[in-house]
Amino acid sequence: MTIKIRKEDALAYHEEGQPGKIEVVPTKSVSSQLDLALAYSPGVAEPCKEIEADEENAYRYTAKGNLVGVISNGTAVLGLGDIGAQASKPVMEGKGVLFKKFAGIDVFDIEINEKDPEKFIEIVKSLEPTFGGINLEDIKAPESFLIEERLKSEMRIPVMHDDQHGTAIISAAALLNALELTGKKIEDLKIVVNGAGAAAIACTNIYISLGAQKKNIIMCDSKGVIHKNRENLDASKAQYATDRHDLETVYDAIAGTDFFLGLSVADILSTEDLLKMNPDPIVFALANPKPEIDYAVAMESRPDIIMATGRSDHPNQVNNVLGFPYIFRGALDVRATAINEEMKLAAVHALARLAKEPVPDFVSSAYGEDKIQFGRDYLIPKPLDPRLITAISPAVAKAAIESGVARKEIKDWDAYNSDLNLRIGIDDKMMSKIISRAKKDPKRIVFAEAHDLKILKAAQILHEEGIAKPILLGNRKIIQGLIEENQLDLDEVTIMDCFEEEEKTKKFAAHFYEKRKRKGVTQYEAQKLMRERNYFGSMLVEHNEADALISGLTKDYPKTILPALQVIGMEPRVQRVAGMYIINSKRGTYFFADTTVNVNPTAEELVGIIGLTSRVVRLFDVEPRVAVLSYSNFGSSKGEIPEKTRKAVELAKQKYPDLIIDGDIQANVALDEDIQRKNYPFSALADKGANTLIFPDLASGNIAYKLVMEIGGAEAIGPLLLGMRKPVHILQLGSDVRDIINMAAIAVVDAQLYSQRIQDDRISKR
Ligand SMILES: NC(=O)C1=CN([C@@H]2O[C@H](COP(=O)(O)OP(=O)(O)OC[C@H]3O[C@@H](n4cnc5c(N)ncnc54)[C@H](OP(=O)(O)O)[C@@H]3O)[C@@H](O)[C@H]2O)C=CC1
Ligand SMILES: CC(=O)C(=O)O
Ligand SMILES: [Mg+2]
Repeated sequence: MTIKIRKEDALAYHEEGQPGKIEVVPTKSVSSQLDLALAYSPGVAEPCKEIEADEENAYRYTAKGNLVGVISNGTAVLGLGDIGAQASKPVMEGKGVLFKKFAGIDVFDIEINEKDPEKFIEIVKSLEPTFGGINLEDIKAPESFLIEERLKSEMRIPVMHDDQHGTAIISAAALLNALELTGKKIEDLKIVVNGAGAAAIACTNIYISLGAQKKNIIMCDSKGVIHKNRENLDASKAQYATDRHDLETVYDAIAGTDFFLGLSVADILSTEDLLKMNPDPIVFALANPKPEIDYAVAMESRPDIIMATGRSDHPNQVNNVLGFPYIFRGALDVRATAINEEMKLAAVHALARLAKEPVPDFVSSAYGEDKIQFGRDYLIPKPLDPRLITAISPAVAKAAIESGVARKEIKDWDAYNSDLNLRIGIDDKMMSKIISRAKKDPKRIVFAEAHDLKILKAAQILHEEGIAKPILLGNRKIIQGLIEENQLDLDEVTIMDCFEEEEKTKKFAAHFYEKRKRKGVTQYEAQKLMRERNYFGSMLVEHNEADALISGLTKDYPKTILPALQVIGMEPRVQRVAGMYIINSKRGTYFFADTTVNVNPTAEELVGIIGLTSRVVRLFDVEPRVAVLSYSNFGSSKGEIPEKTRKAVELAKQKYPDLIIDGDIQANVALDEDIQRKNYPFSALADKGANTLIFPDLASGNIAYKLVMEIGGAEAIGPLLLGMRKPVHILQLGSDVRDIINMAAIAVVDAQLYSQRIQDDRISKR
């Protein structure tokens, strides 16, 4: 699926909130006088002395072992060229984000105002005490070769110039798989390389080590084909210079070749050039951000082409993001002194192998595809594939051990694999899974507050990414004004204005009057209410003209929920609706309920909340372990809340005999199985602490989730409204665009499940 990236969105992404993309977060508590004395003077002197006695102790007492320096002088930033160290910072911060997100590695990005290679080498060398590894980035050739070689030989931590070797590894994996698909042999491959810089030379070197023949390679730079007799040829280019004087430019050289590798600049080739290539041509146009030939143009040029670019918005993204996080992860974990050829080739083969394994559904749908499988459009794994870390890092770590550059052994590889999975966190995966599930069958979501810019921005993303089919309800003029003013692309999204929908409002008013005429509603009032967006939106869902309603961004909760309750109502046999938050914290994922609706539920009502909540938790493929919270543990105090929660647990155990549930219990005890094993070994949660927390009343639930967000830094997704007859979800006042997208994805999944339930009911009634 192609995603359009607008300049203003890219700038806003970087500017909003705290500018930039990264921050430093302490890993130890610094809250008390004692903490301060340990973290800083005088306590900090102790690890200093240990490290002075043995430098290896730096790995024990500091962040060094998990810290990589992403270092650039800004001389070859993407394909933008020499834009300077300062301007390169967004790219380097971006690399930092990817290191962290994909491999749990921390990064300091360092942009150095120094073009002189010798001085640059001295500066980087002097940083050795800080880092466990150095990722050189966007430094132009030929200086980058000298810089990398010298730093590799003069530093004792792994150094890798990512534009060289990251790119070489990924493109080699893609090439091996493209050869397998076309039946071509690397030894016979006629190759033209456009670009003779850091990336191009390193890629060509690795192809040679995989069997490609120098005699079959023509390399071009900005001056055209590199000939042997060219003056002032540096060594890196000289090794690939040719004496084919009949070829002047890349346009001559491309004729009769099997493989074009572009690591140069945008828009070099045209259809005509591709038509000159041999059957089943392999074209890797890898210049960023724009490739040497536009993807669509290349694909249209001939049906037998295998095409890759460096971009994430086309199939076959050959980009070093598939490599550097995992290569450094493997190298750091065995404390490797280098990233050597063996480790690089291990990464190539691990990547190539992974592409041939079945792709999990949630990876396919993350890219808006039904099914992704090995083939011309899927040569290498996708960057969002969470299996990359366990495929590449152990392969790299093993190669480091076998080739003798590791200073630390890994003995239990299964445990290592589990650690790697933990590093990338299950939390984001939960939301990715929901989004993937939504994309499989996007539903119509009516937004009752489309006059709000945040809703429009979210709707654009939901539509573009195929997560939902938004219906924007509101004043058409205002909505269109906002769309124009903010240059949003919502041409294909339905806008609906209740004031223009005479027939619908009549129909809905009649329906509403019938429903509530004995509850004091007159025909006139019904007609008037249907001009209100929350009523009209609820009616769209009730009449199957939309699959779910989202509202609440601009009105408080009770005002938003009332129309939905009056129009749609609750599920049969449900006495009370309830609100649940999914809490993503550093410790893991938790479910909190009721956080939004029931002020002081009775024990019986708590049982209802427990039933609704545990059903939804299971929908997220999580087995609920329910704690009914109190300020007491198993009868340790008397009082309304301990007694109510205890009774609720008793009743819930009878009603749901298979449910893992206990209480009354305090929050910290519920979450800590060790405390329970020691003090309350009979607890149903003593084996594994709770993941689903049921609060005794609205005040405690609401206060708790706000505190974990504000103080604990957790992310709260929700509130999911539980127990409605049809999908309705109420946003928190002032939610941001990401919250709205998450909520819409949940609403889509909810709507999918609703239609499944309806189908099942129909079948069982037949
Ligand atoms: N997809 C990916 O993962 C990656 C992509 N890249 C992309 O590769 C490109 C090069 O990066 P990098 O090697 O680091 O940069 P370098 O500055 O080291 O090299 C750039 C090379 O491109 C050549 N070049 C410039 N203009 C032309 C032209 N019109 N025709 C042929 N060659 C030309 C230069 O020629 P000369 O030597 O004559 O100056 C030089 O050899 C960038 O677009 C970058 O974004 C880089 C790394 C990873
Ligand atoms: C991807 C990358 O590192 C580059 O284009 O420079
Ligand atoms: Mg780069």
